Amino acid sequence: MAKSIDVSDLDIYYGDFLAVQGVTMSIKARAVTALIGPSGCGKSTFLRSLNRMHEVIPGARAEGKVVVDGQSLYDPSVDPVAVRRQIGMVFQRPNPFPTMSIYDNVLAGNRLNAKRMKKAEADTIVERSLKGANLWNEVKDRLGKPGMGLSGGQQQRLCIARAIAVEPQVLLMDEPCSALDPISTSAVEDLIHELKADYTIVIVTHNMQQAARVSDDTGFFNLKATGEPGHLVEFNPTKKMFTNPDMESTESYISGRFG
Ligand SMILES: Nc1ncnc2c1ncn2[C@@H]1O[C@H](COP(=O)(O)OP(=O)(O)OP(=O)(O)O)[C@@H](O)[C@H]1O
Repeated sequence: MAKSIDVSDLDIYYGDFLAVQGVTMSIKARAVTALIGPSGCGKSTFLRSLNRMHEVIPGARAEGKVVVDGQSLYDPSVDPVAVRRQIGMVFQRPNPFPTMSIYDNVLAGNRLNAKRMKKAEADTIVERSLKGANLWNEVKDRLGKPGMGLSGGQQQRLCIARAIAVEPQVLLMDEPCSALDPISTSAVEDLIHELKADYTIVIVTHNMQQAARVSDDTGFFNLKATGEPGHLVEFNPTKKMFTNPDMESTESYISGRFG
């Protein structure tokens, strides 16, 4: 299931505006890669380019290569909708479908993909995905109740269950804990740790301690100057990044001197 991602010379534009320039990075399968850096340096833009999600914004495009397990995502023959199916995304704010039950929320992606599903098959997917998201025990007796009735942390785990229900190869997470309290954050971090056994995970976070806790590798993005595009300053194993980074600006950022 888990796939590696090789990014080379990726430039990402919004219309004429070059937001991110020249990113080259090898993202390992079955590992967590954290993306850190000051606001506006292009972390979310880069993350969304990994499943062609940024293209939903009119005029947005990418030039360069993103190769997932040998398949080039930006090849003209590749369907961006199929890419988004294989590479799931979890957003900053938990976004369960408000009118759907917990059960139907988990299955929302599967139902888009497959026309008909037998009840037994649907039940199996719901149970497996909620167990995978560490939520099953908390909700198994109220699967028919609205997803919106859960706490923020439970809603975020429900969104993770929805993302893994379609068995994606990669999970992209854009600040998945920023709207959560410390206990829910800790539950989601534990979950990320467990999920990396099966998935390739890329997470954007503003929380340095979180990056240090959950990730194997870290990429530090920055702007050369105001108005300049964001770029990847350093990409290294997280341990090295937080103890002995190669670049002075990484050291300044992680020690809180700017950003
Ligand atoms: N939809 C958009 N249209 C035009 N420009 C955009 C759009 N989204 C982001 N940008 C610009 O692209 C650059 C990178 O933004 P992005 O949101 O990727 O940064 P970020 O590092 O994720 O920031 P933050 O940490 O604040 O979320 C910024 O200059 C931003 O203004």
